[in-house]
Amino acid sequence: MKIKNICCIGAGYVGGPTMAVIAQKCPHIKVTVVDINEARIAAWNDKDLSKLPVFEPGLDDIVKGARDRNLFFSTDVDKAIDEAEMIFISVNTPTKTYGKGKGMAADLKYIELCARQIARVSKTDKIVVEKSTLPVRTASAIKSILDNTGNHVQFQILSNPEFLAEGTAVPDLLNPDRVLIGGDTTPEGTKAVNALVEVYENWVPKAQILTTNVWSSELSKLTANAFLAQRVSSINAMSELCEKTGADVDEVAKAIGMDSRIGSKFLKASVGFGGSCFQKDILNLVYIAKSYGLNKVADYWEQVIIMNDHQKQRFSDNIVNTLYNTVSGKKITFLGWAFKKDTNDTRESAAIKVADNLLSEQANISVFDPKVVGERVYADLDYLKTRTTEENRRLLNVCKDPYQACNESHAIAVLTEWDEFVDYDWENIYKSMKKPAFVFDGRGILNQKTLEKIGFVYYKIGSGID
Ligand SMILES: NC(=O)C1=CN([C@@H]2O[C@H](COP(=O)(O)OP(=O)(O)OC[C@H]3O[C@@H](n4cnc5c(N)ncnc54)[C@H](O)[C@@H]3O)[C@@H](O)[C@H]2O)C=CC1
Ligand SMILES: O=C(O)[C@H]1O[C@H](OP(=O)(O)OP(=O)(O)OC[C@H]2O[C@@H](n3ccc(=O)[nH]c3=O)[C@H](O)[C@@H]2O)[C@H](O)[C@@H](O)[C@@H]1O
Repeated sequence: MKIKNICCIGAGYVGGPTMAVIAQKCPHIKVTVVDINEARIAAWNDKDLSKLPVFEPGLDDIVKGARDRNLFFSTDVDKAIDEAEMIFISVNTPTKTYGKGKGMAADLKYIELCARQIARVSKTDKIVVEKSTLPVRTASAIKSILDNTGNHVQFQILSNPEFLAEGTAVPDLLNPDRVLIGGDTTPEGTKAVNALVEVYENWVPKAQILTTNVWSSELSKLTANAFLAQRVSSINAMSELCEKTGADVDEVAKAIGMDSRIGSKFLKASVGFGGSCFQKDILNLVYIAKSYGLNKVADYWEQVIIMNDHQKQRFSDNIVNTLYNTVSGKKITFLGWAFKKDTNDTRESAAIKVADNLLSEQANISVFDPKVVGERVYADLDYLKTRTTEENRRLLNVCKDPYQACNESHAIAVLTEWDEFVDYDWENIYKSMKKPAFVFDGRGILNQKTLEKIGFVYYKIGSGID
């Protein structure tokens, strides 16, 4: 079966880039990305490509080439579902904030709404693809909704989790380590799997397209994120020990990473991992394990989150302790607010928690991030409800210029590893600051020797004071 028409529900960080790449690589397929968020769709359609709602290096060129050729962004969800043979569900699956499983389980209300809408609208057979990250066995719930509320057309459910990382979405999509497709082992299921394999084969070598049963595919996504986050928490745990012993975490990471059984990636100690998925997906995994009565399994994975929370807390505690046990009324500059470089996404960014802790100590914070807008910073803080929106605006100031952000400040905290921070004129920054001038490098990106030579008191995560 050759697919000619694809619809993707959800034009977010996954739906937008993923479909843009499919459209670029498959000019014979019409790809329509739909969303209920009108502003988001308008931004995807904006002539000014700097206004795309998702910042990803290289994405603007891909959108430019495919948009209005075979890539369309629309709010007409029903029409796109009706016309498509294959429908990707790429809506958000956040942690539940209410009811059973609050704070742990994935909230599947958006998934269920999509399934009901697909069932209501579909007049021809459809292949429904889970692109969102979902708890293992969600496909059976989707199937039940589709079969029980649909118009007696046939639905095949596939699991095709996305492994792209933000900031590198375009290269990750163009050259994926693997594409994973889970489907039923029935003849109809195999046909549907093959249809999706054919789409990817337009640019991904067949050896990298892995097919499994649905449950293995769903669970592999949660497992991959758990393993990745665990590596960050493991190296962050070592970073604290390094600080006590005079070892340097970068040296330790290099030494262990050269062991080919361990590998060198994902061993960069940091102020803590952020992003919309690691915490949410591990909490979901913990909840699933608990729901099967596997309490020891649940405790094991929960420790990854506990370590991450600790890492953020101890970073802000260290700032307070070093600044003579008080930051009240002191200006502290944050370089970076995004959860990693090369993205405008701030979801679960470590910067939010560190700022919240310091604001509770009555610090004045100035934030500079090359891609994050001021409203986003305030929205992140307001969401915590620790203090009023007026207080957040009084205590925290978002600057458009990094040098202005650093002017007269007592300390600089590096929260995101943006490349440009390394090349700043640190001599001038030093001159403009209160003395002693402190730098707390939560990403270990600055040159310690250079900064110390200029006169800074420099602290790096995981660097021991011997
Ligand atoms: N952000 C990332 O890097 C990755 C995310 N994922 C997973 O992909 C899924 C989507 O994540 P993001 O793209 O980051 O989320 P997002 O929040 O950026 O985008 C989701 C979009 O779905 C839309 N939506 C929700 N319900 C809808 C409905 N009923 N009809 C039409 N549109 C609807 C929302 O308006 C929103 O624009 C999640 O399950 C996430 O875990 C997987 C891999 C990477
Ligand atoms: O399911 C998802 O959403 C995605 O989650 C992560 O991607 P992402 O969160 O976009 O970014 P990562 O590069 O994994 O970084 C996550 C966090 O860990 C931190 N990190 C990462 C690596 C490292 O060595 N040290 C470290 O502190 C980053 O700074 C960031 O805050 C996974 O890497 C993707 O494969 C997955 O598809």
